[in-house]
Amino acid sequence: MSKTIPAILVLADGTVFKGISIGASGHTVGEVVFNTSITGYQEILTDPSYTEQIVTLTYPHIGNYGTNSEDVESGKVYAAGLIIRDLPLLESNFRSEQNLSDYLKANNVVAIADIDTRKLTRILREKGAQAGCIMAGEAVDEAQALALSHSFPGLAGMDLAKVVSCTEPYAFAEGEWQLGKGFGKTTTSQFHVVAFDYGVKRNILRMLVSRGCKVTVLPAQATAEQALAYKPDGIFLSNGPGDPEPCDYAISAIKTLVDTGIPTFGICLGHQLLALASGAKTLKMKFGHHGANHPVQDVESKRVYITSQNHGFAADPATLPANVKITHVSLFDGSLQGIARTDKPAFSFQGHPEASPGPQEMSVLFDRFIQLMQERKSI
Ligand SMILES: NC(=O)CC[C@H](N)C(=O)O
Repeated sequence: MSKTIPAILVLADGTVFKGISIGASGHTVGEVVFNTSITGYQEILTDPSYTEQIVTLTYPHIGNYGTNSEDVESGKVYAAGLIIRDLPLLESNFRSEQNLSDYLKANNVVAIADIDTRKLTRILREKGAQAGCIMAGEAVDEAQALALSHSFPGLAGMDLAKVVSCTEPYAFAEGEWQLGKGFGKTTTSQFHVVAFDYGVKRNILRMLVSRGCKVTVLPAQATAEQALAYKPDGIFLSNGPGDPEPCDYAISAIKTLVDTGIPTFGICLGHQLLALASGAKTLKMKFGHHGANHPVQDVESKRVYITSQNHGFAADPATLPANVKITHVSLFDGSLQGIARTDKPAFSFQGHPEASPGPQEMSVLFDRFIQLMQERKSI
């Protein structure tokens, strides 16, 4: 067996965890959050919404099924680092192309294993998400790692959507992945959807394509006029990293677009931006929601859905104007999970109906978006 390389995780509150390096050598700093998903580590690492965040996975065995080139949600790893309990000695899956440790090294991700992730998660739950530093290599230095974690400014006020967004418009034409078939091909498109890329996950775009949408992706800072030039049937507002509040460019474009009456659907950051554009406010949560097993209730039907979640900010229900109704709430903490405008065909969801990873039962929201476009077309 090859020699183990030491690594430490030092939280801003001074807690030190000693473990081993399973990724690149060096150090990384970010907001430490915990995710309770059992599978989907590759989708999590490549989700742009995790920019500037170090993810700890509460499930103890991570890496069991290796990594491959298909299960990615973007073109690279965005998470600032990875913390796990135990990396299995051997990965095993017919789709695996590379083990997790080699994948992390190849993608220059600093990562630590063999630490007590239950203790870490209890600290994050009690004190809230906080900054941390992983240092990996022969010369780990606790004092330096603590100073580095103190240098992290925090996510509040950070406008990251425009940093991770694409720079040029592009067409996305790949459908959902199916076992034995791979990614679906575009057949005929009934609707043209313009999707704002604030850090979009690919499976969202795939689910739109699979439902008969021609998808044009626009940079986060594209204006309403640029979007309208495509004569879209629908506007999609993507997920993305950072604080929604400073994204004034997006908020003003969304205001104009929603007013046109074109059906609009937002997910996660896109949901928070729709809330802001409608006059509500957002807040930073204590430790957020990150996982694939969160119960959310549809307030009208009372039906409970098990959902995928990844957010640290939320729209504040106390600030919703009269033309915004609450459609979904979290059954973990009562926080706001979905809204709909009562005066326009615009709605949004705080969790991840595209799953990836996670349960797929919230995919009904994509069908609702299609239905809104269908209704407007047939007027
Ligand atoms: N997944 C997302 O879109 C996250 C939205 C936002 N960055 C938050 O943390 O709440």
